[in-house]
Amino acid sequence: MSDEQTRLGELREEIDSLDQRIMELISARARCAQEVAHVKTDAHPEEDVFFYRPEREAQVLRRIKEVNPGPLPDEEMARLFREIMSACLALEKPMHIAFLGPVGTFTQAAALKHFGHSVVSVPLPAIDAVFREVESGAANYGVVPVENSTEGIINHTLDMFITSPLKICGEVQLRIHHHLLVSPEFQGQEITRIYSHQQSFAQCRQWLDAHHYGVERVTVSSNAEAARRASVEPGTAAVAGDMAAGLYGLDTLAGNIEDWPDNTTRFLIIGREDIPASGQDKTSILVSMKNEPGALYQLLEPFHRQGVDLTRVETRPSPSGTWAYVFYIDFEGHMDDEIAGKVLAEVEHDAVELKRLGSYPIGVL
Ligand SMILES: C=C(O[C@@H]1C=C(C(=O)O)C=C[C@H]1O)C(=O)O
Repeated sequence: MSDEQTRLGELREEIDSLDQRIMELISARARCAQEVAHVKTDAHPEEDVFFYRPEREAQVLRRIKEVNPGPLPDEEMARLFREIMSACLALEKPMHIAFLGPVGTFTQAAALKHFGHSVVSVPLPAIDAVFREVESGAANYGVVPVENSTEGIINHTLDMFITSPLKICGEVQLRIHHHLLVSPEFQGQEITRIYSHQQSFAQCRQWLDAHHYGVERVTVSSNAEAARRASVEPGTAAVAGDMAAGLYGLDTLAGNIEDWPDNTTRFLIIGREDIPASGQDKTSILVSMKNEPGALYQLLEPFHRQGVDLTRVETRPSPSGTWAYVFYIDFEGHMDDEIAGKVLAEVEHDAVELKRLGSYPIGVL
């Protein structure tokens, strides 16, 4: 045997024995999580106890990133632990997560990034259908897109909160990479039509103008639908992401064609309960003010005075006409924090209406 082969043999033996230990440790961890579930059930025998604790999971993932010794990057290590927690939790009962479908969309990728792969993910055809599924209790949580760094806010999601009783329980950001995809069957044929979702076309406009100027662009309901059509129609291509490409077996003609390299979409996790503080949280509120000069100033002044960081302020026209403006505000901190509590009390005093949409851990992954 050569020196190389001897050394490789030794290393593989070491890997096998490490894998054995990792497996034993993961199993011990899973038993611990099961025990947590039993403790909770024993303490509240009359209730339908819910085991998922988003604030605790955020703390676990943050800690993993802090103490990770390398060489794996922090993100990668956290992703592995995300899956371990997901599998441990599913031992009790896999959660049902509704998302804006169909299967293969970026929203599904966001749902799996946030909850891990051991959940049942349920595709629904529209944002309001995702809200209804969670409101009715058919799904534990829902995942909907709320803003894209290139294209801005998704108004339909924000407007749902005006009437929905649901809470925001979390957020997740996803780097969005688009590719020009074709079926391997039709590779080499001239492309006469490109399918995509309107948002994705907007995020790749300059690239498409530069490389496929004049080719017909047909807007469809999702990237996954675009990929499906490109998989069956000769002479067509789709602009979509990895999940849709994998789902329909498409080849990448050109990768990462988004105009802005840091193209990111933020998604919200919607649910029915309030989330306790995790230590690094964000709060979302919806406020309506009287239509009078200085209303926005009056609304924002307490945040400034108390030194609370605003992360987003959006203005929407009132749907009912009775509210002159509706402001969506995100700020850092949990609504149970003393300072946030003070600010909210002041805002409530001046506002026509204040709706607390939720406090939730700042996205970790
Ligand atoms: C184990 C618990 O329950 C669940 C499982 C967790 C885990 O595997 O680390 C973390 C939070 C909960 O979603 C807990 O409450 O600590």
